[in-house]
Amino acid sequence: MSKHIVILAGDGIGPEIMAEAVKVLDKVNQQFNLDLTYSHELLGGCAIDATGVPLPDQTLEAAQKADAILLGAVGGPKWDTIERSIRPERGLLKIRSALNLFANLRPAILYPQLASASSLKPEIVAGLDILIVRELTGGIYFGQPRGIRTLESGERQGYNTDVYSESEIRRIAHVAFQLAMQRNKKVLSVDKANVLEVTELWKEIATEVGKEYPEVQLSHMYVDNCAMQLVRAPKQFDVIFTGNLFGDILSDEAAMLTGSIGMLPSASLDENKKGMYEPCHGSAPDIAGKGIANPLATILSVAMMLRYTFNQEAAAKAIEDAVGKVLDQGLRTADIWTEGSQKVGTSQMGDAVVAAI
Ligand SMILES: NC(=O)c1ccc[n+]([C@@H]2O[C@H](COP(=O)([O-])OP(=O)(O)OC[C@H]3O[C@@H](n4cnc5c(N)ncnc54)[C@H](O)[C@@H]3O)[C@@H](O)[C@H]2O)c1
Ligand SMILES: CC(C)[C@H](C(=O)O)[C@@H](O)C(=O)O
Ligand SMILES: [Mg+2]
Repeated sequence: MSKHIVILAGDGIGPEIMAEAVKVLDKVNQQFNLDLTYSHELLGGCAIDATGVPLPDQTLEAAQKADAILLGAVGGPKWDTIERSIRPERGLLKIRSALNLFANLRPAILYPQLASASSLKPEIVAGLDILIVRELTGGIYFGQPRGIRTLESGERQGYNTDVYSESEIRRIAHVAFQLAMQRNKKVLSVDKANVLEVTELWKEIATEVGKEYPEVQLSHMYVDNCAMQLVRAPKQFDVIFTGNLFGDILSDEAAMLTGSIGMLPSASLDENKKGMYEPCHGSAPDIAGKGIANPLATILSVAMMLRYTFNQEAAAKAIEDAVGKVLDQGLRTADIWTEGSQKVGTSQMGDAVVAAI
């Protein structure tokens, strides 16, 4: 039976990188007889321009019916000053929440060919393979109350609420431990339990759930130390398990270890492994329209989709191997370019991956 993917190209470089991901999807669909169908819908700034809201009902309904969703990126300066509740980013948060995509997997893997593109010394990052498991539908991103209010003094005050219930922590903790069981059996739970009660509870539940996985070595670290350790000795980590805000920040930091944020894919999964797949980066307004964005994070997100939602390991692996091959050929977009390699644009990179599958 055919499976359906809803494609949300989004804004900025979104349509450019998505065009390459779709080329790759077309190729594996044919080569591995996957019987995948796809349709395009609007999310983010492009949806605001067309309908007035960042997540139109039509998009949400299509996403709810789909087997998986592939997203480019949303947002940009054009929509940064409109009413907050209808900004592009709110559309993204709303679709994550509406589809219950609480488990965000962000693997930071250094392709050996890119060791010299990392901002760290090659010996610090060579062989790096860590997985950030970020809670995606709770925490300070969604806590109420939130807003900007005017105090009696006339001064304005911004406020947000960081909140996690035990059940929210527990279900994402199980995801982290289960994934660790398939990897090097180490989980690092990241908190700020020395200051924030919400993360004190996080640590407590992580410890409790950890007892159900005696083979997994659990350790804890404060987020400030973790940020520092990530650039000092990142290979000490296997699975990094953390909340929504810390996970957002640490995953961008981890991205740079792999050479560029243009290399980092992600999966956002619900309880049944239905998922939305997207690069970790944003719409990169500074390079949009120039044909120079790196499409590999989106292409690697397609591989994650085939692995996690469609159980098509061979097709997923074929894409990842093809990315390795184009890097072996010395092809580099500007963000990962180093002396001696061949600089290519977005579509040349996509074509090369397709040819290598
Ligand atoms: N998931 C998403 O849709 C998502 C994620 C992050 C940011 N955003 C939005 O994107 C907009 C820009 O945010 P930002 O500038 O903070 O982050 P960004 O990730 O868009 O860009 C940060 C830097 O990385 C570079 N970069 C990002 N992706 C790249 C790629 N594929 N190839 C080469 N270089 C790349 C950009 O050129 C820029 O210099 C904002 O509106 C933000 O809200 C969206
Ligand atoms: C655009 C924004 C809402 C989003 C987030 O903070 O989750 C982005 O930074 C990401 O990492 O996917
Ligand atoms: Mg982010």
